[in-house]
Amino acid sequence: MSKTIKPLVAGNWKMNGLRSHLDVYSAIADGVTANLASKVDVMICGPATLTYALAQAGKGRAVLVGGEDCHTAVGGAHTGDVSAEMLADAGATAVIVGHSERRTDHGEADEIVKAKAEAAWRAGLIAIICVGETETERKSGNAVSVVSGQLAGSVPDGATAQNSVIAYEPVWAIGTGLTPTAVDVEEIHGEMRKVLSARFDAEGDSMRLLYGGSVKPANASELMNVANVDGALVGGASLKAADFLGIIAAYA
Ligand SMILES: O=C(CO)COP(=O)(O)O
Repeated sequence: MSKTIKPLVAGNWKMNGLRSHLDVYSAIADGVTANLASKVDVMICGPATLTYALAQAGKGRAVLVGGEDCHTAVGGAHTGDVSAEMLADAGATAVIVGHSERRTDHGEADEIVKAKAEAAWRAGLIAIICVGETETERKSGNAVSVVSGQLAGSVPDGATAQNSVIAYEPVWAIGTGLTPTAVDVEEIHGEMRKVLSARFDAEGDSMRLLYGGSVKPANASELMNVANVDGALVGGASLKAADFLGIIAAYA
């Protein structure tokens, strides 16, 4: 973690969460004291059906609300899709784009991820842009080149430390309980910093780089101490208030 960058711990609820899960959000928000919030930014990215309710529950509280995906267009004939403007209207301040589950389930390539990040900015949202290699790519020694290729293709020109967050999520670590070694995370995050600093100068120096993939309270401190890890993108553990608060505490 860098001392000059305020970390962000973001939860990604994926396709989980009914209105009854607003209690989980409230329990998280209750645990994020003003002191904690001064040291770490906290966010829950929930399914689009809950964005408005989460944002309402979040009024006057320190836990930000984000979406999990957006369409590239403002509106129109795109049945079932949600635009960045709709998320912003519902109270979101950020949106995840390019999650590996979108890249796999919906065939989203870098080009579309980039357009979604631009759509997020157009609506005034922070784009949380995800990258990460598959197990095969890691085993064949291509993790670094895959991630830098995704960064080049998915992060639009004009990215700043304010409008963008990058999340490194190795696909094989998501929901598996497996995590890369601290050395492997350091290698990828160091490369991401190098690429982003070369392309965006000071903005790249201070852009937040999150690690995601089986982050739990038990491994949060180790990951937090890796150079250029400025927070976490948390799936399963963000659905349990105690676990998520345990992770947040590691970054405070
Ligand atoms: O995909 C993730 C967050 O976006 C990570 O999920 P898990 O924390 O459940 O491994």
